[in-house]
Amino acid sequence: MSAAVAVRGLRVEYGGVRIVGDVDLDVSPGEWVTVIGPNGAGKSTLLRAVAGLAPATGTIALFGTPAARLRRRERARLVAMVPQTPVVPAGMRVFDYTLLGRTPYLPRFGRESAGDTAVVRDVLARLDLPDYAGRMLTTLSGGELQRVFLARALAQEPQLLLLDEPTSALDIGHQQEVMDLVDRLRHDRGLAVLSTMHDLSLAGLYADRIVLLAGGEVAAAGTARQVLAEDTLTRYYRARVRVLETPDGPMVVPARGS
Ligand SMILES: Nc1ncnc2c1ncn2[C@@H]1O[C@H](COP(=O)(O)OP(=O)(O)OP(=O)(O)O)[C@@H](O)[C@H]1O
Repeated sequence: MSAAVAVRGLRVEYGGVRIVGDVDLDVSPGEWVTVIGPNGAGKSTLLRAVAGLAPATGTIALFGTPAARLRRRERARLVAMVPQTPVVPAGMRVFDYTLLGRTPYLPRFGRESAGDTAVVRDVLARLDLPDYAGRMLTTLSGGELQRVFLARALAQEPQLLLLDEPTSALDIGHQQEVMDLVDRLRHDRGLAVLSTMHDLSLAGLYADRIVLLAGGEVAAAGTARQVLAEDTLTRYYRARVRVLETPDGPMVVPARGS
């Protein structure tokens, strides 16, 4: 089976400055890979490059096809991305915004079908948002808005989901709800997930593999137990941390200085 995404020698430069350099990365269908790393490491840039939103050299293959050969519409049926800070269109309601996720499926110059609206209602229900369908985006709280951004991406019914800090605005209950939902989709439908996260414990709870990016390069990769080690985190984050071993895996907590 082809990888959902296979990245080889990926490089992104802005103004002659290398932001991401020579990264190789594979995510299989049904697999969840989370990219961690300090601020400015290049995590968002890497995801944006996979989504076709950042100028990259090297190769990116999506489900066995070079991404450059896919038309926009084909690519949008395969890959959906939730950016860290999406644009909030003014004057738009939650339902219509989520319906934008169905755009790659609509006939040219055609309208959405009953099937499209059913997908939107289902996604809003799964994300605890059914009562928000008629609300203007601009009236939502940060956490509600973050779930609506995910709703739009899920309405796209992608086979590869790119999530840039998907839980940063969520309370712990909604964090678990969102993570559990994505987890179920990858188990039930073989959805491949590539995410970035600053919450290292949460990253370790859900990811099959963790990739630590530093200075645009892969500094470490492996299971949560392999990557979330005190010496590795101290070195790359310049942070004092303790890694506590629990039945659910390693939990990373900050430690006070002496
Ligand atoms: N369009 C751009 N033009 C110039 N520099 C950019 C551009 N986009 C990103 N950068 C720079 O590239 C570096 C990596 O940015 P990126 O957003 O990928 O980091 P990140 O690892 O996601 O960081 P954070 O954890 O803070 O979100 C940063 O130094 C950023 O300032």
